[in-house]
Amino acid sequence: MSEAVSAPVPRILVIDDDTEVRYSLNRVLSSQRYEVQEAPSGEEGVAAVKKQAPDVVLLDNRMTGMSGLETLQHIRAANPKQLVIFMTAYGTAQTAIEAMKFGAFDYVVKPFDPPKLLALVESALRTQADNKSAAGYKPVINTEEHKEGIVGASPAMQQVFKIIGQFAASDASVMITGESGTGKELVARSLHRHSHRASKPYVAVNCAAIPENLIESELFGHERGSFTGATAQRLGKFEQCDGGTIFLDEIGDMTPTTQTKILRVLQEGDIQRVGGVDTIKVNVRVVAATNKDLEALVREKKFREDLYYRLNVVRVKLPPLRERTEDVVQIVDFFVQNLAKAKKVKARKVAPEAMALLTAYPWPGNVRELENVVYRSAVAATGDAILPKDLPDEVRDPKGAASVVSSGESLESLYDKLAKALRAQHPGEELAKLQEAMESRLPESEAKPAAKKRPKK
Ligand SMILES: Nc1ncnc2c1ncn2[C@@H]1O[C@H](COP(=O)(O)OP(=O)(O)OP(=O)(O)O)[C@@H](O)[C@H]1O
Repeated sequence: MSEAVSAPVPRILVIDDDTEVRYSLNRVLSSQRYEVQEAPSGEEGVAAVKKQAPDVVLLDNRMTGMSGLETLQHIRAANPKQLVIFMTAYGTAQTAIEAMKFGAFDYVVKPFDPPKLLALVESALRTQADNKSAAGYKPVINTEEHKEGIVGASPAMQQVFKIIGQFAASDASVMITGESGTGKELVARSLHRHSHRASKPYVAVNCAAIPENLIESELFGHERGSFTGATAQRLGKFEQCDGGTIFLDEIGDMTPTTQTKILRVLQEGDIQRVGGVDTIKVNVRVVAATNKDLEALVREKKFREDLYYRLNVVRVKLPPLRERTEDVVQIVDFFVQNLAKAKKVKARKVAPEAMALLTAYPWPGNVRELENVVYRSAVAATGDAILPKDLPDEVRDPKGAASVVSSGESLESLYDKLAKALRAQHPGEELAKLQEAMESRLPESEAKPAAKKRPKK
């Protein structure tokens, strides 16, 4: 059998009981490179879909006999991948929501603007082509082999797996470093799961999330009456996870007093409850994590050097995702398969163009951001594949907003640059005028809070 050499002419089926609408749509569409078929009722439309398998269907909502929404359901039942553009003269939210819920590709409100309608048909055809290119998608991950939940083929991640394997069995303290969302907590859990402590508790504490006056009591517990509100004795996290592993996240945010107490647990293996006099023996392995430059904090005397060395016995470095882009394909596949398995989404494939965009994006929020984007895109996907159109704007247009943060530049440093540039360009201008000009470029809803609140130091 010989293959067709020229691209086939796309076939559009128009289902509408109004002869005039069919006629005008036929004219608009035929003026392009489309072959147009017509059906004057929902029933005939469904039969035409089954028989002729058109590329795109334009379907009217209000028809005598079978309604547009009913027809849509029959069409999607006959061919779940059929692309249908829903047409309605009554653009109520209800109809739009129902049409999208029943799997319409999009909807247009009559009377049509021909260029807009043609753009929509083109976008449906592009989607169809993207769906076809996704047909050859082969999963790269066997989720059964990744029960651990940590995925990555990059040399950096292989090194991480090696360290977990080497040191999980020991009681050595571990320091995990990496930007937010790189998987530090995942590594901590894995260390615990592979240790002899696995049957004992694993307790995670986010030191930055607990107010300064409560952190000590949270970690070491307190005696009744030791401070206002301490109405009963309370065991702290260290006592709660005796025999197990404690994960101290954001360790760089700890107060000096807490640092001293942690050092004591590590050196002596005992704690004292707040307001207590007894020393209590605890057997806890400490795994700490930070996204701060702890060495710099030590130099600035904000973090105890002795504690730093105690914690830093084993070091696990998780590089930002933008420095291990070869992991993106595996991680995306892992998330997509898990979502599909949990029956949370229909999508189980990723079109090559979408994967290319996902790989090119710098992921300032690292794997956590990637996970959220995959979930959101898989939910947005109308077929069985995530297509470029399902991705958020910043991923589709990496030259847009995302590139500003791709260098990992902080908001504070961006403000600095902006302020300097504004001053240099407008030396005599009043400050209030410069502020006003800046605020007017922010969306309405953000302008006011931004004017009041300055970035945190
Ligand atoms: N290599 C990976 N493979 C699969 N999932 C990952 C990987 N790394 C991170 N994740 C997922 O990304 C999310 C963020 O990971 P995690 O909470 O461990 O990051 P973190 O570095 O501790 O973040 P933070 O510093 O903000 O606390 C989690 O849902 C985690 O399951």
